Amino acid sequence: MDLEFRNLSYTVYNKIVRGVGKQVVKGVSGRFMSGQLIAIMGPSGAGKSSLLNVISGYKSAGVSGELLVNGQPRDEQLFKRSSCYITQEDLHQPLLTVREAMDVAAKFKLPKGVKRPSEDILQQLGLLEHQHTRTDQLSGGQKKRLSIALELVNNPPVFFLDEPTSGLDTVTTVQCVKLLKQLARQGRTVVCTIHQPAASLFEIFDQVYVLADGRCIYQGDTDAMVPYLSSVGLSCPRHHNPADFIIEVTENPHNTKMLCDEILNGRIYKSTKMDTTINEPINNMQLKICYQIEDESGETEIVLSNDKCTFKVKQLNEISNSTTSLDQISRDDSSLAWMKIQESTHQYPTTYFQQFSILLRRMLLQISRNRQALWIQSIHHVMCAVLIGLCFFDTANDGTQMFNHLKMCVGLVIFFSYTQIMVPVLVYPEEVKLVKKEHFNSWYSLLPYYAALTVSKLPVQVTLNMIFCTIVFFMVGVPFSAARFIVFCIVGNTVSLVSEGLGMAIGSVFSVSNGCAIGPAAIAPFLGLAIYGFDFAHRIPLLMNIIMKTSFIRCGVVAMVLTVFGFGRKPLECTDVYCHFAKPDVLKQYLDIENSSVWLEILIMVSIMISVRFLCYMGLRYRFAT
Ligand SMILES: Nc1ncnc2c1ncn2[C@@H]1O[C@H](COP(=O)(O)OP(=O)(O)OP(=O)(O)O)[C@@H](O)[C@H]1O
Repeated sequence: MDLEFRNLSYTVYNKIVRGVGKQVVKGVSGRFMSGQLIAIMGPSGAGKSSLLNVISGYKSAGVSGELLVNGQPRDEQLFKRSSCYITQEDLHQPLLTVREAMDVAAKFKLPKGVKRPSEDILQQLGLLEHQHTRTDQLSGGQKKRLSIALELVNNPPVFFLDEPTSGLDTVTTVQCVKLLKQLARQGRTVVCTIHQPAASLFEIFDQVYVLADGRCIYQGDTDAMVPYLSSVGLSCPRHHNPADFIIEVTENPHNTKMLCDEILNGRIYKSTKMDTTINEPINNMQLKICYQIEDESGETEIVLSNDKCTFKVKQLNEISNSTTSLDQISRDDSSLAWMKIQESTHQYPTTYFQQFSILLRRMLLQISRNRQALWIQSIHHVMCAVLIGLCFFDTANDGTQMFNHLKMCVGLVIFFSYTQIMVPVLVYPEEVKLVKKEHFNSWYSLLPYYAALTVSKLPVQVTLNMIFCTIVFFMVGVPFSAARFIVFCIVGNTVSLVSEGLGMAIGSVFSVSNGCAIGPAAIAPFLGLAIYGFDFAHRIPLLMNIIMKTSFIRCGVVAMVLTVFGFGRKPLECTDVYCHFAKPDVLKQYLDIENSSVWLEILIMVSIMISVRFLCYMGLRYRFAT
């Protein structure tokens, strides 16, 4: 697939100061041909990653200009399925082996019945001997190869890689780039950003696209760069790394402007030799040859432009009849192989239900393997339950201790809230990055992911909450009745699920560092309202009263009090002369909740849980769509 972009701009907007935008890619044009390994280079902050994100479709908000595939305006959905984006960070599902990760990728990406190529790909990328190693135990280079292997499963014709060599040593870097070249030679279009490669590495690339300050200052064959720079008066010293040289010349803004003007901000392509790929581009991109010059060394420079000349290029099928080269054969085969897969599929190769089931199995497997987390959670729940139990040990029937029972109910709800809100706030931002990668690369839709995420957490969460509730219930000595015990557990679990949803919503929107602060910050108002509300409910304005009554913490506390002191609870024993609150109804009246229903409070909490989870899902959708 040949990619082209015209007058492409990308503006990022400041989320804090509204309306303030910064143009990071400034009206650039260019084209990336199939069968080529292309490097996007430039000084730090030039806009390389931004350009890659925009061309790949990874970012779409704030983008203007034309994006074409094989000369036609591209269908974003189709293009997304025919390309893959490999992020700089090698994000892999933890606690799976290489082979398991490959098999999961194959299940998502290939329709049922298609032979899974996992073993062949692992063999090809030198990972077969590590197939039983866990992904988090792989070396940097192996992780990068695994990232590529996972996307190779459905053989997409376009690969985008953001800084694939970052963090790798020199030898591994060369191996990685050679591997990318091999993929390109099989007919794919491989585009990657790279930060000042060594001279030996630079030579491996077929084409370079150099950016400075968001503008294109060179586009063309790698070999053509030095002669071209000489022709405009910027001679690269002998034995100097050309990649370093072009970045050094951008230090002078005059050079940047001159080079950008010369190359028409990417509308011109510089080439050294005349071959079929350049002379007769195998697409209908309407690239035109402006002029050809033969220099002293006998090399021919061909300058192509999109808007200066009128040369009409041939279509792929026309040329493939007349000219046949090894490159073209492999290119055709690759495209055909991909087309076969795509033709048999709709938006995703698997149904939503299949995606849900694959995701659920993967998540359950990961949860079951995460023994450390399971132990920590279990010990945490048991310890907290025993502590609360000890604080209020066997006092549930003491009429003089009524306010302590109330504190216990508040304490239980706070325990469930804080325990469940903090984990997703801290863990989810990392998970979101991985999900974004997989979702962007068309592995699965967000809906089945979200459904599987919700369901997969339930068994462990509910079991631990039940253990917690049982310990507290019996240590405190709440009179046992089946109904009271069951509703006690239901209230605990509901508060826990609302809090988890809130934590996920916060964690999916904010980064980890913000999340640390935002978690407690988000819950504090609820706590404030809950505690404030009991004493002054009748004095506060109506709106405040409504907000307070829909605080899930307050709902949880009210539901807990109604459960503990409801369900036909008899008056408490009084060891003092007079116990004002010995009758549970007196406490309920005092708290202004004598007319409340435990089921209504649970219903409000369930509604809050559904709303929060829906908001989280919509937030993720919005975030991934832009
Ligand atoms: N979301 C954003 N908000 C504000 N500025 C941004 C945003 N994204 C990118 N930028 C700015 O755009 C410019 C280009 O960023 P980009 O990451 O594309 O550069 P780069 O060439 O890839 O840099 P490096 O090689 O250092 O990774 C930088 O000045 C960066 O600060």
